[in-house]
Amino acid sequence: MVKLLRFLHPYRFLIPVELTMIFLQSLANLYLPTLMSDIVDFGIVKGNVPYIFRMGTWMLLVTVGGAACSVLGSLLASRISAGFGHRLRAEVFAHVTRFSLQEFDHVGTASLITRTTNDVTQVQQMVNMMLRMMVMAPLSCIGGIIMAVVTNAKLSVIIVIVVPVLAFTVAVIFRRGMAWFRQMQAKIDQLNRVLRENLTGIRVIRAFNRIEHERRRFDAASRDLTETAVTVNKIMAALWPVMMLIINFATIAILWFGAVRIDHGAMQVGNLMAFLQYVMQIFFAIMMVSMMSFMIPRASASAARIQEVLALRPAVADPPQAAEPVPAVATRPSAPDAVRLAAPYAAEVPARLAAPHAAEVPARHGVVTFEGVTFRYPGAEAPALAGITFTASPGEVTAIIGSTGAGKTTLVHLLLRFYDAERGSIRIDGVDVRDMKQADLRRRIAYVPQRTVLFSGSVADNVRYGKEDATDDEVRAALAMAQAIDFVEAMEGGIHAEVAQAGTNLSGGQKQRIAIARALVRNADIYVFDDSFSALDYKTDARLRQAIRQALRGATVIIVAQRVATVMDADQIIVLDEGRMAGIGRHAELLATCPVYREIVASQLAGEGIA
Ligand SMILES: Nc1ncnc2c1ncn2[C@@H]1O[C@H](COP(=O)(O)OP(=O)(O)OP(=O)(O)O)[C@@H](O)[C@H]1O
Repeated sequence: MVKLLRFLHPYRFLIPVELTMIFLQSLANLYLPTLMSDIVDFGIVKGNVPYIFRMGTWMLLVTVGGAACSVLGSLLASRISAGFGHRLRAEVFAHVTRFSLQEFDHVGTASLITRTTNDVTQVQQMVNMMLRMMVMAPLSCIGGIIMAVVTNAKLSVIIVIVVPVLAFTVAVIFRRGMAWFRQMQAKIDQLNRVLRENLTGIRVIRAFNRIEHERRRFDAASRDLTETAVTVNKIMAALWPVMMLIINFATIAILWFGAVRIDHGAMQVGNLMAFLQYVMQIFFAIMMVSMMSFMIPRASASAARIQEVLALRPAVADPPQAAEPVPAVATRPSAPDAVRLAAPYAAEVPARLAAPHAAEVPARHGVVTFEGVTFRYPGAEAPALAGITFTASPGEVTAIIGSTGAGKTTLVHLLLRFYDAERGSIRIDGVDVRDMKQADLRRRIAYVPQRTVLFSGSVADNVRYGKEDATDDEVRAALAMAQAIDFVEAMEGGIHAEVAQAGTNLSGGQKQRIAIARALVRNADIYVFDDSFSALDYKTDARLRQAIRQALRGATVIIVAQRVATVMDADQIIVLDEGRMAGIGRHAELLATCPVYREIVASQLAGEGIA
């Protein structure tokens, strides 16, 4: 919790103003009982009406002043705590964006959402409470004790007995609450996880008639959270009656002994009234502390969860001395083929799309070398990839094929440095990817992920995600290349048609083609398509590959696929089997030499005369 207070730094000048307001308000509260006591003892008892008016007016002024300070203090506390929450949320979010996939796997997306929202709110509320109470509670308590002793020292013995009892009760409940609050945040995580799966998987849930099952799962998570919340509230609920009982006993004792003292002439009525008010202020301060103790366990559990995220260092980090970034490829000459392919949008076809000619490409740009690469997911026993060695050259299409779970996506993720290899090295143009800045590395790669992700906005916005300053014609050219222009132009608004959140108004194949256009619009050295043609029909798949072959001539193209038809014409095919390379070569070679490849071919293309 304390570590997070650094986010209050911008308010270092406002906080003293706020604390001063609360200080003045507390002073007013302490002064009022004395004024009242004087009015009773010197005004009412002695029948001194002018004194009552004079002191009454003064009392009114002190009250109004105290109220004004209270309002201003509360407003400032709200402003400071809201600003604190905003800064903390922004920092957590910014930190999370630097995470490698390893940290995402470790914390979990649902938990990261809870930590950025609910947990931050808990801490923010605690800060607000602290700003208002950290001056008021001790001042009311200590000031109240001093004033009570000054008013009547002997009667103050009651305070000496009652305050430790109250403080002990609060401490006991505080200790018990902490563990339960920690559990409560974990259960909110669980509920969020179930909710998220339900909302994102609604189609599958409906198709498999699992609504009832999911409802039960949600109910179970919700009930679990409710039970914990009830236990927490039971503990906290016990606090109030116990405290009220102690306070009421103390009040009776004060009135009893006070009356006796008045009877003996050792105390005045006004004094007793003031004394009672001071004692109430002391108790009120303790109650405020106990209210904070209600919030502290929860807020510190939340703070610990936030701190855990902030303390996580990304497993993938930029080197202190990064290799010089390779200049962009925009200077490459163009070839007429690609322009023709992108027609009639050729006017502003980007240099990359305008197909550099392999022979004119400056010294082997974009050579990808894997050398003895082994990788294991954290906690996994077997490596997902072992001893992977190959070179993907510019001007060539390198295909990666293998059954599900063979490690194809993992290989691509290592090239993009979403994870770091355990052994071996991955180099681009001879430079280890770990020696490059991540931004420089990724600038050189255009990537189409296996699971299409589109953002809300227009089709053009989504394509421009690949190249911010792409003109409309460049966007159209990329869409044409991705075999997407026909359906995009048919949409209302053409390239400016809106894509709904997560692309729900598009078919799987349409989304995939927009994602391909997003990569094609980029001026990159290396193009990676991770199973990106799976949702396309064979004809579109073939047309698209032909377009890519011509347009990306000179670039290094890596195509991950499950279909043999997609990889058959590649310059080299890498066959993966349970994380190992089972073969490498052209289609015909592999048919002759690689049993795993033959098996894949046989299972897919039997009887179609592929050999
Ligand atoms: N984030 C992860 N954490 C732990 N293990 C993982 C993770 N991602 C993948 N794996 C495991 O690593 C292995 C390789 O997975 P990968 O996704 O690379 O396979 P793939 O060949 O791309 O499969 P597919 O064709 O089905 O997409 C699998 O056994 C998988 O269970």
